[in-house]
Order: sequence, then structure tokens, then C-alpha cells
Amino acid sequence: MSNTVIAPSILAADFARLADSAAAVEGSADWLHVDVMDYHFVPNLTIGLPVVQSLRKATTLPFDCHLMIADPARWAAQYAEAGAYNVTFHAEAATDPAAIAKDLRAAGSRAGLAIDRDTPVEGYLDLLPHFDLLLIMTIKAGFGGQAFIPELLDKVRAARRHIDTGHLELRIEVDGGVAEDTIAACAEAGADTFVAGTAVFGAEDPAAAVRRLRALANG
Ligand SMILES: O=C(CO)[C@@H](O)[C@H](O)COP(=O)(O)O
Repeated sequence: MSNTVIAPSILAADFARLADSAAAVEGSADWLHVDVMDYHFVPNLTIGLPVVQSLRKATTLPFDCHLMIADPARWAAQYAEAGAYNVTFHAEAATDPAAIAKDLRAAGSRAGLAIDRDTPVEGYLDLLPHFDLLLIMTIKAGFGGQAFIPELLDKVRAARRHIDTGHLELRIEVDGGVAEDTIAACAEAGADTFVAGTAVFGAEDPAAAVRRLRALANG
């Protein structure tokens, strides 16, 4: 059975019709990726806890919340309490990532650690046993629709080696510019979890786009 997870990013959806956008990929997607940006950690502002709480009631898809926020120690567990399946925060914004991961698990979600474009992954590999997912950005965090940066797959390769050698149970997620022409390279590098915004919600048929991405990831 395939281990592949496809997580459409609602950043590329119509924000006036978020529930309809979620419904469009129910049955084809595995998770719904929810980008939370606070205009401090990144220069963009999207949605926060009240929207996540409301949207949680509107779809059965598990939420993969990606917190691009300056103070994850203060907010992350509240997304778990709001019903997120997975909550990922940025290594660059955390003074004690393992403590936040512990809080997330105690609050009932899985814990994810995100590494932005300019952050080497090596300094965080020893923390991975505290996490369920490692998100490696394949763009600079902050905006959808950017061009995929293939050089960043070296971080995926390094993380995959470390995870497999250490027999760790951890997903590797890639996010940014993941599309039909880039997803196979991400899978080959060792990613098993794929965020795609424009490639899904920019397509005429989002569910068909998810199916195509899954087929390409699975080779
Ligand atoms: O976290 C982010 C942006 O910072 C992403 O989740 C984007 O939403 C990906 O969008 P596409 O590159 O797939 O359009």
C-alpha cells in the first residue's frame, strides 16, 4: 500500500469559499494543508484559529496546520485543541522545539517541525525523535505560487538518510512549487508527503489534479 500523502494547500483556494474548496478534494486528498501566517514570521497574513475552528466543522479531511508564526510556543497547542491532525511550526521561530512538540502531542495532535529555505537541516536532525513530521520548504515560506527550488531537495535527501539509518517513524513533507513537473523529484529524494496549492486549486478539476499528483509521486 502506498505511503504517499497529498495535502492540498487552501492558500491557493478561494478564501470566500473555503468549505467548498475542501469539499472539492474530499475523497481524493489525504489531508488539507492550512497555512497560518501572522505577518511577523512571514510578510503575509492569512487565517488564524477562528477560521480553523469553523472550517474543522465543515470537512472530514484531517488538517495539516502549518504555522508560519513568530510565537509557536504560545499558539501551537491551540491548533491541536481545535482539532488539527498535525500541527507544524518553524524551527526558526522556536527556542525549545522539543517542548512545543510535547505540548502538541499532549493536546492530541501530531507534531511537525518546519525548516525554511535558508535554514540547514543538519542542526535539527537530532530533534527528530520528538516529531512525527519534518516539513522541508522548497521555496521561501510566505507566499503560494513561487517557483520550486530543486537544490533544496538535498535537505530532503539528508533527512531521509538520517531517518532511515536511525529507524525513525517520521514523515518528510515538501511544500512550495510542488506540481506535476516537480513531485516525482521530491519523491525520489525521499519525501512521502506533498503539499500542493496552485497545482490543485488552480486546476480546473482539483480532485483530478490530486489523483495525477499521487500517480506521479508513486511513480
Ligand atoms: O507554505 C506555503 C507558502 O509559504 C505553501 O503551503 C504554499 O501554499 C504552497 O503553494 P504552491 O507553491 O503549491 O502554490
